[in-house]
Amino acid sequence: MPALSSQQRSLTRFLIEAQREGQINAELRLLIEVVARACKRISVAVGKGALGGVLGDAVAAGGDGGASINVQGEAQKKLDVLSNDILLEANAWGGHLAGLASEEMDHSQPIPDAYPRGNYLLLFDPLDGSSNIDVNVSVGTIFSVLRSPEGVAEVGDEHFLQAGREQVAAGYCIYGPSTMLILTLGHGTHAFTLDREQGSFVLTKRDMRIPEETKEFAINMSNQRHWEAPMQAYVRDLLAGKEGPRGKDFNMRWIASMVADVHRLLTRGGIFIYPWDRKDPSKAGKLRLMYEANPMAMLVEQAGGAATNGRTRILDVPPTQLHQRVPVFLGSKREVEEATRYHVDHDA
Ligand SMILES: O=P(O)(O)OC[C@H]1O[C@](O)(COP(=O)(O)O)[C@@H](O)[C@@H]1O
Ligand SMILES: [Mg+2]
Ligand SMILES: [Mg+2]
Repeated sequence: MPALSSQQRSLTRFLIEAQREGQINAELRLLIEVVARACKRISVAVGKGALGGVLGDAVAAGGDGGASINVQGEAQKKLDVLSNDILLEANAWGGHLAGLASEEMDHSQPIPDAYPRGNYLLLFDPLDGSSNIDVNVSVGTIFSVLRSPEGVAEVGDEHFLQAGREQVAAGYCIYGPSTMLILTLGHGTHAFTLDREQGSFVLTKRDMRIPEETKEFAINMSNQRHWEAPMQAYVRDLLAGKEGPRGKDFNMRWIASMVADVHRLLTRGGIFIYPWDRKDPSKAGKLRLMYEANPMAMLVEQAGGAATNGRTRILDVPPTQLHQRVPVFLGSKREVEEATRYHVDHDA
């Protein structure tokens, strides 16, 4: 197998150069390396599919054989649990974290006393799009990195409740036909592809740019009857096409894995929407602010796109709970502004 050519830049080299340029310190570099290594392990598990015995629902521990339910009230897949364990184990002992929080855990976890503690907090959705696992459609891991507040002996949930604009890094790994890591350190959004033979992520696109305009939208249309008025009006005008007020035909794509839908719009533009709906009015949306919306919003903004909750910038939404939900509108800048305008005008 040919070795990595000098033209190619591994993730390791990219991070060392980012450190030399003062974008990150050694601790943050280690953190990203560790997360990337954990994602490689998850990629192997996902890739084995039925041969690895990893498909299907996780069974509740010590129960009657029923499905294991997470804090979101959703049945956990075996791969949700396995991916969570891989990320926890990989990040426990490196000395780069003060604590971790995950979609699959009720509360955050401080790094145990037995290990050195670092200055960062890591939040993750260990496996996004898990309803797609059993049908062999792309899934992914989403992560967000925050600074741990100074002078805190042991971090708790409250220390994670920082607005998205405070993130120092964010990314996702998509397990598709190829495995890719999409990363921002606050200086652009960059894509790395896993070279499976070499076992290393290779930089394949520096500075991804989302086209400002689009003709493609992604939304779960089956919820239409539950949407609020401005959302109904916005999609009605998209569907009206050339003859409608927007004056152009739109195409629709919906994979139902946020990582895959966002990866498409980072690659060729588009708008991804998961709005608030009346199905369960107690929930502010389906997607979670801290480990889904915030990291995706940072990646999208760093690629020249925009991200709002229909009214305000996602990265400015004040968090009040670890598993807080939020409506999500993100992607091509002009289109997100247009969708947001429908809501703001309606409120006015
Ligand atoms: O099929 P639905 O209910 O519209 O939900 C799809 C959305 O739910 C999610 O699967 C939620 O993420 P998890 O799989 O991590 O819970 C998103 O990836 C996706 O956009
Ligand atoms: Mg998810
Ligand atoms: Mg998940």
